[in-house]
Amino acid sequence: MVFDKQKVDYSLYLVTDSSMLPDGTTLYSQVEAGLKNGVTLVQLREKDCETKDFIAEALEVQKLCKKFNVPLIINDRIDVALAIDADGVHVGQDDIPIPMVRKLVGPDRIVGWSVGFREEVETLAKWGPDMVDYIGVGTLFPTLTKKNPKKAPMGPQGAIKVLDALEEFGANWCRTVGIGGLHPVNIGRVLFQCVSSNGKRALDGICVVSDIMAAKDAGAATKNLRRIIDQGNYHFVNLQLKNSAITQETFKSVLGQVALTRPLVQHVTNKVHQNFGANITLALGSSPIMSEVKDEVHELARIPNATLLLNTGSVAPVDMLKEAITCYNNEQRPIIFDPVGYSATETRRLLNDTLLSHGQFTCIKGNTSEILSLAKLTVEKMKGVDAFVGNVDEEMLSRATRIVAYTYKTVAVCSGETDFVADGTENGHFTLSNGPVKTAIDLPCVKINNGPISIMGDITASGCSLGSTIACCLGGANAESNVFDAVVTAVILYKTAGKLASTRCQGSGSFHVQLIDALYELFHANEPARWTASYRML
Ligand SMILES: Cc1nc(C(=O)O)sc1CCOP(=O)(O)O
Ligand SMILES: C=C1C=NC(C(F)(F)F)=NC1=N
Ligand SMILES: [Mg+2]
Repeated sequence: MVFDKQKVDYSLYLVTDSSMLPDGTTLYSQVEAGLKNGVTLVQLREKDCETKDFIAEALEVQKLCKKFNVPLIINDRIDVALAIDADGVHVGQDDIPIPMVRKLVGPDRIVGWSVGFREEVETLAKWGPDMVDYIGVGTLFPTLTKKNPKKAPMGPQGAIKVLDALEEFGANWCRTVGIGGLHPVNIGRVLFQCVSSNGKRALDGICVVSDIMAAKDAGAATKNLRRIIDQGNYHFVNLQLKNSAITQETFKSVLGQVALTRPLVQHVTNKVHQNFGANITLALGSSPIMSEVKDEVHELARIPNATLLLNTGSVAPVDMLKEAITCYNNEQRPIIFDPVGYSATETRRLLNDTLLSHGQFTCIKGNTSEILSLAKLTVEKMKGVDAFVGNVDEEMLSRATRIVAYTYKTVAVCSGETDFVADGTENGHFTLSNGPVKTAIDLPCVKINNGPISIMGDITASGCSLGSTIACCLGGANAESNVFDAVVTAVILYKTAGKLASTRCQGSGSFHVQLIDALYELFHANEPARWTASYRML
């Protein structure tokens, strides 16, 4: 009797590997430890093993699985699967074609397929619901376990593309597990970020090999993975993620916190912004450090109230940028990402996409063209969808800001004459399978305006320095105030200061100085009742 495939729990899927067993453990001891601590599906995967031995192993593993009522899947070897009456098989793109697999194993057995690309999803959707039951979506992150890797690591954004393809081609029956380099350090972010654009589908589970098979204590490793999956919350900052009503009290407390904590704001930024950003940070009662030294970033991230501003106009090497993201994520300290010129050149797009896949950002701030390209919205595409309904610009920009916030589960800021701030953090909440029903358009979004400040466009680093202002406000925030409030406060403060400075300056040179003075004055006065920028929840 084969396991009822409608009842399979894909949440924690163990794929075996006998080539990485620590001393004192066996394939069976690792599998049993996994089964005892929350593994819900097992795949026996032996790349080079005599068939006779494979059968013997499979029968042993099958006994263990039956004890825990967990289905057993055999990788690649259909003959072995049939010989022992396994619950299913898993094949890769270069293995026996799926229609033949289905013909051999019959309608009731579970059939899994390795998938990494939209075209492969299109194929399985065409075959219909009687063919592929689930797909392994990968390779998510670099891994040494798969010997001849054919696919470059796709990151969470690659997995989202596959989830979107399942929705696009209507393969609603098909379940999904993420695979490739998955460990406690990244499965929270994977489950948090990997949701289809329409909000209808998340991953159904996480698949691991080495995290359990190479663990000295496979039981503890499994328990840890189980705990992260079951808690359904990914906290990438030690601040509150759920937003409250935004009032002047909010602004007062955010600035009060900055004054109290004098946050360290590490700038990794472009040369033009360095000096100005440091002065903006000092004007806002915070402590700037302009360091691009890879070896010290782990120490800086540990300093209380440390916050990272990553502005990819910088020339810091990509491994330093990645290290900075990793360190601040590990310390659960905020990172503000300013993808300067996002996709203006192929080089920039590649760098920015690499960083966006590498870690979790608290805030992504860009100008209108950066946000539109991050949201993959072009005016043509928008015209088709929303042409001439209301103010195309506002509609387009608020939608783009919400899409970026949703895609990267971050607070997104689109800065221009009117600023938009959208909260995609979903309180850090994720669920398997059905995913959060919210889609981008449902996200909270604030519109901020203070009339035209044309001179803002005539100075360098005006956008970059909004990044510094956001970093200061996030740096001071604590578990009472929250991420969205702190970012909105920063944007309103900055727009107010910009307006004030524009009325006092004689030209772009004095505007720079007046902007620093205005921020200094507004910060130390901390009287939001006198701020001139208007804001409203859309
Ligand atoms: C078996 C396998 N398939 C992959 C794919 O991308 O299809 S990656 C992989 C190995 C995953 O091992 P680990 O959890 O140790 O990184
Ligand atoms: C290559 C593979 C890719 N994915 C999966 C699974 F996660 F199980 F779907 N198993 C494999 N053996
Ligand atoms: Mg910019």
